[in-house]
Amino acid sequence: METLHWKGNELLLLDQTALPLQERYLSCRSWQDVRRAIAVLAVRGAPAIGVAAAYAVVLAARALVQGGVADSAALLTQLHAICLDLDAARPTAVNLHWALAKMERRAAELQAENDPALIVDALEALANAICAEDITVNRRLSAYGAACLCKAGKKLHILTHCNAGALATAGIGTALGVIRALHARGLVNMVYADETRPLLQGARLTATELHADGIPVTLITDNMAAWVMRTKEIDAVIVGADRITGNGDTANKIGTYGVAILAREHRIPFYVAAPISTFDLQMETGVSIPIEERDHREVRQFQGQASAPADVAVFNPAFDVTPHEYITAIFTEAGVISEPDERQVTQFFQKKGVVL
Ligand SMILES: CSC[C@@H](O)[C@@H](O)C(=O)COP(=O)(O)O
Repeated sequence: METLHWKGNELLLLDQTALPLQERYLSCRSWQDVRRAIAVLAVRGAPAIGVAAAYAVVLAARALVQGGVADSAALLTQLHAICLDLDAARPTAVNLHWALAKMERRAAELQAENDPALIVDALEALANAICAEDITVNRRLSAYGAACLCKAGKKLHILTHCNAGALATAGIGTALGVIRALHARGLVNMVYADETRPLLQGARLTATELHADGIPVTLITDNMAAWVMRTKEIDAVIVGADRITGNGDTANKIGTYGVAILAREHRIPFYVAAPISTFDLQMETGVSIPIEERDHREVRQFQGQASAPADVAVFNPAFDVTPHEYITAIFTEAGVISEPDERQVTQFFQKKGVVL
């Protein structure tokens, strides 16, 4: 199963809303098609959204040039409006913003040439590079994570939440990338996957993905996590991230914060696996992270059938923020940030010379 595939004039997206029942691809031939796919979660997971958005910009730029925009400044102005619209499709995942900003910067670098066709080609090359880089970055951070976790020298019981796997990226995944790297060393005893209400990314995606790869996985409902930690000798929790602020506070799928609290209570290390592009150093703490609220029907209904009164009040935040105090370490492609806080994160970026 390939999460996304660029064909030069269209972006094929594995429709994750249909999994596991159906494996079908959406053909996106316009930036609006991609935006819709991002908004309905046909493509989801912070890194995959970033890659898809980069290709949306290519589709937009090409359509504008084919539609007669012959001036670079006009092209950039119109692309900016489109990028703002794409950015609003999923407000929490900062990788979306990161990829769009990169694309806009590249277009701006070439503005002086006043050759819109050149800008389109350069944007396509950059989108391909963002996609390829995600694959490499997944492998690197997974290797760091596995190296850290294999120190225990035993086969691990791991709990994860949502889907931070191949289906959420262009590569092997982040949290599930670490699990794949551990499995390759024969070090995975069992992965417990939270089903992840309300949209069941854990059940529909993580369980499917791990099962397909022959990695031992046991599906649990979200409310079983505490009991599983108490009775199943969980060695580690590993999750992905949608945005990490300057002090290490981490936004991820709703429910992650609860899992972190449970892990602390049971003295289980809690790890976050995420690429550098998931860091938002402009934000000092998690308090500022915009939390996406989604359609109330996701909670009032279960797979299209009413599961609550049609007019009952609903609160449906798609993400929560885990304060850095709960995080044992963050695995990135540039290395590991242990016990993240403002000092550790700042030192890490300075030491590695990483510029966002
Ligand atoms: C490598 S994916 C990291 C996160 O994006 C993932 O854990 C998550 O919360 C995805 O949420 P989703 O709403 O399915 O896009």
